[in-house]
Amino acid sequence: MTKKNIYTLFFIFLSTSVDIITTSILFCHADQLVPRLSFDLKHFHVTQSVFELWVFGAIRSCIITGGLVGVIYNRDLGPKRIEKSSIVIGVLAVFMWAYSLVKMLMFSEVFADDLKQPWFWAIFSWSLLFSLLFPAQWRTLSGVSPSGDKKTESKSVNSDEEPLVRDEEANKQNDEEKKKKKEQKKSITVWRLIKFSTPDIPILLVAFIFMTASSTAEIFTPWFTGQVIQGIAIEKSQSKFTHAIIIMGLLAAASALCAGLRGGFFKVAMVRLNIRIRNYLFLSILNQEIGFFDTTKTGDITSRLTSDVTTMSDTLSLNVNVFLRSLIKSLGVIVFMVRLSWRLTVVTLIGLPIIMGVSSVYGQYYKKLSSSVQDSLAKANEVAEEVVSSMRTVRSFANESDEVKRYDIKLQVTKKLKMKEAFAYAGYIWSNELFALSLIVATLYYGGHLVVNDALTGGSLVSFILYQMELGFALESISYVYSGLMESVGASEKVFEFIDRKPVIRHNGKLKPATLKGHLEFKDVVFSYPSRPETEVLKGVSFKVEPGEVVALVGPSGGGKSSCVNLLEHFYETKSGQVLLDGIDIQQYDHGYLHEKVSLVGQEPVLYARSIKENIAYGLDEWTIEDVEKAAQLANAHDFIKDMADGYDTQTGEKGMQLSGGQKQRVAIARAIIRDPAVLLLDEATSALDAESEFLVQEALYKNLSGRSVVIIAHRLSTVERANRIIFINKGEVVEQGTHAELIQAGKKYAKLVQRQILALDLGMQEDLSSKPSCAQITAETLARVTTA
Ligand SMILES: Nc1ncnc2c1ncn2[C@@H]1O[C@H](COP(=O)(O)OP(=O)(O)OP(=O)(O)O)[C@@H](O)[C@H]1O
Repeated sequence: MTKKNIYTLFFIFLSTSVDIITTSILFCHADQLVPRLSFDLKHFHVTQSVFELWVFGAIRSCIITGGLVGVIYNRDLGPKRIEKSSIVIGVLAVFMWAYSLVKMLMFSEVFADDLKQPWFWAIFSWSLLFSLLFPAQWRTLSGVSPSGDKKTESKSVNSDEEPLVRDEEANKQNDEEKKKKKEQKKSITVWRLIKFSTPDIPILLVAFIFMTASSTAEIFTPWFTGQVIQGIAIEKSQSKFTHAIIIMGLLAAASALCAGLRGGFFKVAMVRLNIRIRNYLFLSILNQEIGFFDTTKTGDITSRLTSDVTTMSDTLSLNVNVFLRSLIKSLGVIVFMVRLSWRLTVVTLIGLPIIMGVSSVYGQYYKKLSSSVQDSLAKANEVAEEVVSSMRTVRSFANESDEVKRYDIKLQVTKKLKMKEAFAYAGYIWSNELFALSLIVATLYYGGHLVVNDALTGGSLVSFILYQMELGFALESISYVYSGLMESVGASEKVFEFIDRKPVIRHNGKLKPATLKGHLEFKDVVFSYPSRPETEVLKGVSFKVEPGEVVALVGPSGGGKSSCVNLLEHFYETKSGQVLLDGIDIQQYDHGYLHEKVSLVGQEPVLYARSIKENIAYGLDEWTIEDVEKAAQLANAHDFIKDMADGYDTQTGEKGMQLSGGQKQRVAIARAIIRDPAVLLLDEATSALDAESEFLVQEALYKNLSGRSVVIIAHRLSTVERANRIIFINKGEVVEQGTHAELIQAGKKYAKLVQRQILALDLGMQEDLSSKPSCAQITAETLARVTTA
């Protein structure tokens, strides 16, 4: 048995022993101090003996001891049985609680003169206290977990069913541990939410002051209502009820004013919390490595940024507000109730646990039922989805009626569960209303009795009943707060999951050399994407790019070309090997510096919904329109931009939708070269341009980017052949490299690729050769060169 279990069992044993010993001592004292009573059972009288309280103590101790023995001797099934019987224990505890209170009331009437006897109060208080602790002790027993040594004990028993039972038990134990961890996580989340609100403490304090003021003012209303009725109906005093009404009016005005201010200040605090958390979350998301975005759905990210943050702050604000308000009101109301009549307060305390117990049992049952309803609805939806998405098949087999039946069978299950839910609801309303009504009747009956015996005024009875109702509302609100808070905690957990996520790639390199030559090197790089760690996309790739060199990466689709570019951009980390820039590992460079010196134009460049000039200057702190125009000229974009009505102020639309593919690419090239990078990466950057435009862009780039390293990925021969060096990558490996002529001469993979492309282009152009003379010209030239080579 684990140490924790031993301590728990010992503690329960100790507490139940204290219960019976103290009850016995108090019982003896009470009997001595009230000598008219005898605990001789022969003379037992319900209003004249506290013998039952001793019996309650004995019952509690026997049950707990029985539970203890059960758990010790059967540590696998014992706690489970204890849990199952917790409702019975709860009912028993409520009965003991209610009986002790009723008895206390009876005694207070019969022995009105002996009310100051300490032992008399002590035995009632003790009985009430342990009636409350009794279910808690029982619950603790159910939490005793079967320890590891049980497994070794049961191994000696050679039964076929035994391993199954043990597996089941182990699973349940795991579930329980998970549940416990979840609970712990919840409390940590609540604590973190509070910590996040620390900067708003002054605002929250002001809100709290107004809340206390408005709730206090509200608490007085039933008191003055009673005074008004006392003045009108009982004392028939004009001045008394006018006075009471004036005070009530003033209190109502003060309460309304404070309530408005309370709501306003709370809202301000929550808006601040919402914005703070949103900013934290957005920052954390933007700091994540690119691999995170490969595996996380955009919808998931945006829903955390929008609905989860809103649920988190709004539900939190509403529930904290309701909880504190109801708590203050409940405490104030109880003080007034006790002051008005402690006896009637006791009557209320008899009824409340019963009503709360019924609500809690019903709540658990309803929750189970609702989740079954959800499951059954999900199954029905699965059928509907399957059928609707394969409508052609259903129609072609004329199977509509069977599918309708299949759907209906699933819906019938939902219907049955819903019916159960409806009956459960009816039962709940019935029992709740009945208990609430019984409480009012009991209060009226007993209150009437007190009024008749001049122990209470009529006005106070009215006030008391109003307070009782207020207490009911306040406690009901508090009971809803828990589920609301849990909703907020659930949303917060999702938000904190992203806030806490540490990016796998840290952009915390510090290096910012004054000059960067642009020497690139891949040193035996092995790489796989985080979403598919088992597939090696690059298998020991090594190559170099000297400053001023234009290197083209070519090869079949999926070979790993773009992956090389991704590594050069430090989007991912290598599995092994190094990517070096000027001989230094790329990780060591400062994030901002690296992306200023290494510019990328991707396969599908994304523009933002702003003007063309703002798109070109994206991410720059300082720029002039001359810089923008110069970059646009280099990218062969200036002419088409000038032709547009708004020129450089033309809006590009969402993701640049209002521009053609080729225009978008040229704007993206301008965006890359405005930074005057030392390394330019062009990944299919001109694929959407016609051959002539591409030629012009390249001409401009080659002329103006001399001295910089350029890595080009392209499938078009016309783009590749001008490169100083061509690296052929296939299946994650560098297969060959050299100049165009060298590789053609070698007659290997590259040469074959070129031949196939020329053949395909040639065939395709038979039809429209005349319409695209420049393209034809380029192809013809290339063909001639290849043939000569
Ligand atoms: N984000 C990603 N997550 C997982 N696998 C990826 C990812 N991007 C690419 N891959 C895989 O990596 C391999 C190499 O892809 P890469 O994009 O580098 O090829 P490529 O040579 O540039 O191809 P293409 O010429 O078609 O652009 C492919 O098998 C591809 O499926």
